[in-house]
Amino acid sequence: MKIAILGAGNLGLSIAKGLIVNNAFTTLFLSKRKIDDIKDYEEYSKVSITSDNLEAVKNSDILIFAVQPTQLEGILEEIKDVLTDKHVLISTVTGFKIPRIEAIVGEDQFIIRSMPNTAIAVGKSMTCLCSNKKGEKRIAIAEAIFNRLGSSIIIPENKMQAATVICASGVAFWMRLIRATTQGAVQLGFDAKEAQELSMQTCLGAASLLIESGKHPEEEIDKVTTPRGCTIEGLNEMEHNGLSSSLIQGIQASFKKINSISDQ
Ligand SMILES: NC(=O)C1=CN([C@@H]2O[C@H](COP(=O)(O)OP(=O)(O)OC[C@H]3O[C@@H](n4cnc5c(N)ncnc54)[C@H](O)[C@@H]3O)[C@@H](O)[C@H]2O)C=CC1
Ligand SMILES: O=C(O)[C@@H]1CCC=N1
Repeated sequence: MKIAILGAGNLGLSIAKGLIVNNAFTTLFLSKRKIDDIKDYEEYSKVSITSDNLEAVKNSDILIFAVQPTQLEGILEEIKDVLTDKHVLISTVTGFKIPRIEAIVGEDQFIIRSMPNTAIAVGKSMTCLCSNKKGEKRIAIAEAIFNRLGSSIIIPENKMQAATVICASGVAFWMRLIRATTQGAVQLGFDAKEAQELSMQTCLGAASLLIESGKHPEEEIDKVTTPRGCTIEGLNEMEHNGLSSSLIQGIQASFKKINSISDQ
């Protein structure tokens, strides 16, 4: 696959890393206005860096847009005249809906919206996908790309904002939980490095138990909570202090914010 990432910032470079590590492309163009800080990527075979979006588009089939919402319109205007029927457009841009993309490049393009997260850099992104009518014929290509770099599901476009909160912002939410449990472990006597290792691996183990068994979290909690034991003591104290409630309220606040700043 000949892939271009237009907007090699935080997410664009995370996608690039995932593609490079998984050897999941034929050629890869990375575009950015100032390319000095991505010069290192030229060391990888078949990776080109450029500040010329048109060069990236003309030499690629799959175009992944990873610019800020305010920058997408300009970039689509810039490249629309060189689009051909070989191109599949994949936007990762938050809140920029498909009809708005179609209004610029035309309905007759394969248009896909994706919501990956930065764990794509290590092949573990949960990515949500949707497409325009024409893009339905190419969504399998997007699934193939994102499934090599984690997992993907197809959702209706009206759930993309919610997907952004849970999957994209979700990485930050989980990081904070890992940081908090690390701080707790330091207080119990582990040094900082050990504490983080214990916290990260326990988090990974808990998620893996659910992924591999398909069980509900409470079923696994029942296996850990000895009657009158320390687990239920800790869990109940956390809940008295609003653990679940605070997470749900945070998700609601994030969703409210995304709806206030995007066009759907
Ligand atoms: N950072 C994240 O975890 C996630 C971000 N997103 C979405 O992905 C998009 C990118 O987010 P970030 O990577 O965090 O932003 P960022 O600001 O780190 O990256 C955007 C990049 O686009 C480049 N750029 C700006 N104008 C350009 C142009 N005309 N041509 C080529 N490159 C240009 C900038 O130099 C910058 O490197 C946003 O729309 C965001 O909402 C979606 C999911 C997760
Ligand atoms: O925080 C944000 O608004 C963007 C969207 C998802 C991740 N970063």
